[in-house]
Amino acid sequence: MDAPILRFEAVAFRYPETPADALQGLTLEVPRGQVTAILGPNGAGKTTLLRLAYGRYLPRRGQVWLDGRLLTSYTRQEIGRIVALVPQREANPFAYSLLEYVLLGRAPYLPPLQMPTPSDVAIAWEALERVGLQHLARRSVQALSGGEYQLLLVARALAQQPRLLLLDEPTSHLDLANKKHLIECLRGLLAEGVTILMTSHEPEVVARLAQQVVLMREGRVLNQGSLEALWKAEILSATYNIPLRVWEFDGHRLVAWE
Ligand SMILES: Nc1ncnc2c1ncn2[C@@H]1O[C@H](COP(=O)(O)OP(=O)(O)OP(=O)(O)O)[C@@H](O)[C@H]1O
Repeated sequence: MDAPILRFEAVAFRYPETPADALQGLTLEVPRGQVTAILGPNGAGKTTLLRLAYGRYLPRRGQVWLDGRLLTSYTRQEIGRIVALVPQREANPFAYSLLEYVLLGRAPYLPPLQMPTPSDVAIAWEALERVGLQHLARRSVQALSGGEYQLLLVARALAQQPRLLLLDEPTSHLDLANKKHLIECLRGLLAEGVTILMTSHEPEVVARLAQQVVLMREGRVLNQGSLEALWKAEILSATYNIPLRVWEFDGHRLVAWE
């Protein structure tokens, strides 16, 4: 079997001026060519894990491996050509058009101060089309709804042409039609060989998309395995510390609290 594209080895991380570690000796492997979903209660450390996977922060103990090499051995530009992050939210002080904003995803491929080429523009257009925002390409990013903004962040990540796509709650602002559209878009990327690591608070999205599940709590991995193995009432209930029911209806896996 292929080596994992991403590996966390006993990683501990603490935010400055906080009394406790947000990640507490966390070990995790992300297999290539699959969707891995991280679930867990608020504050479990899911976003922090994604930030370390992108090299935004460094662990205070342990190591992060990307594609068989220590993450610290890559330049920022090299990381940007392999990994793209779709954050939960992002402050945006400039009135870029959507097309200009998505073009920022091409930065890891451009020499310093060089303008994007026509091929970069074509890649940015295709990314906008894939998420269904091409009709808003000239609009200011400051004039978007929450859901449109979320799709824009996905488009910018797609313009990076990553091999590993990190998504932090990517469907939290989307209506049902856009959820379906994004799930189909992510399945398309998977078919192209992109590995996806996402966090989510939406069991129905995870059950439709993920093959692997990571269950987190208090900065640790409680359990990692296939969706089949972990999608059980007792396991999910222990993760969220609330009695949950799991059942199948019409081929769909549903989760609800009692
Ligand atoms: N910039 C920061 N400075 C200090 N502490 C932080 C910072 N960001 C997050 N934390 C803390 O680190 C812990 C993990 O936060 P994180 O955002 O990774 O959790 P999460 O699992 O993604 O939560 P959620 O489901 O609510 O998005 C929490 O206790 C949080 O309060």
